[in-house]
Amino acid sequence: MVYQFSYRPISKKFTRPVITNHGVWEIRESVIIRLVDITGKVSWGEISPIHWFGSETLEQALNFCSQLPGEITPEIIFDIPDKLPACQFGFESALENLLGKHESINYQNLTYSALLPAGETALDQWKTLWRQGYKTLKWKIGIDETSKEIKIFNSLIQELPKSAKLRLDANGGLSYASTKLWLTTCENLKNRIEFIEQPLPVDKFPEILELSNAYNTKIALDESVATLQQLEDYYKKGWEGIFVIKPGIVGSPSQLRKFCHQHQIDVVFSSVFETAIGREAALKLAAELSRNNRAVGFGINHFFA
Ligand SMILES: O=C(O)CCC(=O)C1=CC=C[C@@H](O)[C@@H]1C(=O)O
Ligand SMILES: [Mg+2]
Repeated sequence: MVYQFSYRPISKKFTRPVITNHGVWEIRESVIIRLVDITGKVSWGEISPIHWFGSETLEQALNFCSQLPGEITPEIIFDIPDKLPACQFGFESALENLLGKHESINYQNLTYSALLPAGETALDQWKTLWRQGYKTLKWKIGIDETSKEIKIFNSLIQELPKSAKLRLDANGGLSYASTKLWLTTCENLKNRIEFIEQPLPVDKFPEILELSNAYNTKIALDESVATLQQLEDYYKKGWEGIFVIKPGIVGSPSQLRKFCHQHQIDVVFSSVFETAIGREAALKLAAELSRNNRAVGFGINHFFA
């Protein structure tokens, strides 16, 4: 089989910049690819790298696309190297759509988590999201001083309905001491705090493992397991906590399905702030592979108010 291939870079400004320990992210740049089969059927895919998470850069993705011929085959798609995980996702999703594979997967019953703005603004925003029906909210920490963030957190916990679940995502921005402080702060809040995401940097796994065994609040790895190779590596290292999977940058969907069907791991699916094209492909994977019914981190649309 041969498919007509074309692509174009897009960039979209976030309604509100995404502020994390990695910095301030204002514009989402991606590559939209198009495949057309011999019957004229058209299918779209999205390549949305996050290089500071360990995927390829946008430039590497564009270079890969630019060296492809105008007609490509499934062999070319399945030969995309592991160092281009966002390309693997974009091309394989487009091919699956074209072949009508996994079309029947119903992702209408997923529950969603919404991202609160970082800092004090969270105190103003949570009510709007609660009214929109979100019962799980994620708040970025590790940006300001821990004492300041815990002060805001205590107000947030006071105000939030008891049935709300809160996720705290540090993007690797905490120290060992501040991670312990956060875990101690959350200790008696039972399951109101669903997990603390990537508290320490990727190179601090022994400390993360030690802390995950010392406190009740669960820890989720995100940046540590951004690609399929890292996912497999941490599974082999014995990680029994939560794995955050960002389908848009983890790599090949077929390889991800194989891994998740082989191993009973506790997963949370997470957005890479993709457009509707990548989002649909990612949500289908989330619906197919989510086992613990954890809310998927694809809540609010970050491009429109
Ligand atoms: O997972 C979610 O709830 C929403 C997506 C999200 O938080 C992120 C997407 C992409 C990069 C990061 O800024 C951030 C994360 O660290 O999980
Ligand atoms: Mg994260």
